[in-house]
Amino acid sequence: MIEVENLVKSYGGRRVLDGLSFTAAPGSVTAFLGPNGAGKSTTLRMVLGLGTPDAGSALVHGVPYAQLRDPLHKVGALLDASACHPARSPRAHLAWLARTHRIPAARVDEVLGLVGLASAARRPVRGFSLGMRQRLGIAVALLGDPEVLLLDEPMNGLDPEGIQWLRKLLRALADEGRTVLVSSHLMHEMAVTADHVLVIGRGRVLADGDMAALLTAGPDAVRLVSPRLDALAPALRAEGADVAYADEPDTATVTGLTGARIGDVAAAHGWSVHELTPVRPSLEEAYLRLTARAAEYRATAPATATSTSDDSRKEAAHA
Ligand SMILES: Nc1ncnc2c1ncn2[C@@H]1O[C@H](COP(=O)(O)OP(=O)(O)OP(=O)(O)O)[C@@H](O)[C@H]1O
Repeated sequence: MIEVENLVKSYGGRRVLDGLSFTAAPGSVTAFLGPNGAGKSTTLRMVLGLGTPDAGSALVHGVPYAQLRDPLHKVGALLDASACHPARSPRAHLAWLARTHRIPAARVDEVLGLVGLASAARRPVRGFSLGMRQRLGIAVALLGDPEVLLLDEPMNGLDPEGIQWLRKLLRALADEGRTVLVSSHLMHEMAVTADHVLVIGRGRVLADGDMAALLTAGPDAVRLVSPRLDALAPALRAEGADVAYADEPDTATVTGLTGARIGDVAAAHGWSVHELTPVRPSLEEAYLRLTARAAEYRATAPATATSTSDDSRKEAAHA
């Protein structure tokens, strides 16, 4: 269990954490999401006692990290995948950690196998790819068989097989009753891996709850494909629907009316409909909605991208 209560932290007079409170519970994978600079890594560092909050508390198993006995057995963390001396091999690095934390040597080979690094166990880390470094970082986190795992962007650099492996591992760890808190920018991955979601922006909680509930909280939308879309769109709007043209021809996303009602309106005019599909809101859409005003760093859209994403221009072109 991780309990963060009213955490406040400023750097150089700038408030990075602004009264952050949340709980990450055992048996769950909690996705920790937020724009660049939102304060995710800072929060994880505070939980791990790697910084002192200006106010508030961050507890693991009910106590601050510094007060944990045998911390490596209680909390496993991946903060920085390059935190290993480049001349060391994964085996040497893990063996040194094991020796200094009274962990049996056999566990080293066990975790090397678990993260898929057995064949590279004796090679110096300096020649490792980012994905291999991530795997080593995950091995370090798992070494003490901890009940709580904090992983900062663990999917970075992993190949598709590695991402799939990690997804299964995180689920299995949570299913064993462990607390798993994972920061990531990979929305699709988090949507299929996590059962709890915590979104922060500018050091404050924007959303904290069940993943499935967040995904069904958005407006019900229907994907509509019709060769008579230009006639159908105003008819649907007259019924109170919102019709947004998509990039594909004859295609729009309709909110505010059920698929059945859209079909009835089209049928009443004798207009054919080629597709009517309910659209499940994606985590990415929910996330972008939540963080629309909280993103600190956002690129300006290039002129061409702006013109293709402008619905009104598209509609004018269709008219
Ligand atoms: N030691 C520090 N000194 C000064 N500023 C810091 C320090 N650590 C973090 N910050 C600032 O705090 C803010 C939050 O950073 P943090 O790394 O926690 O964000 P994040 O949500 O993890 O972002 P990202 O998704 O980009 O990794 C940033 O503006 C960062 O520059």
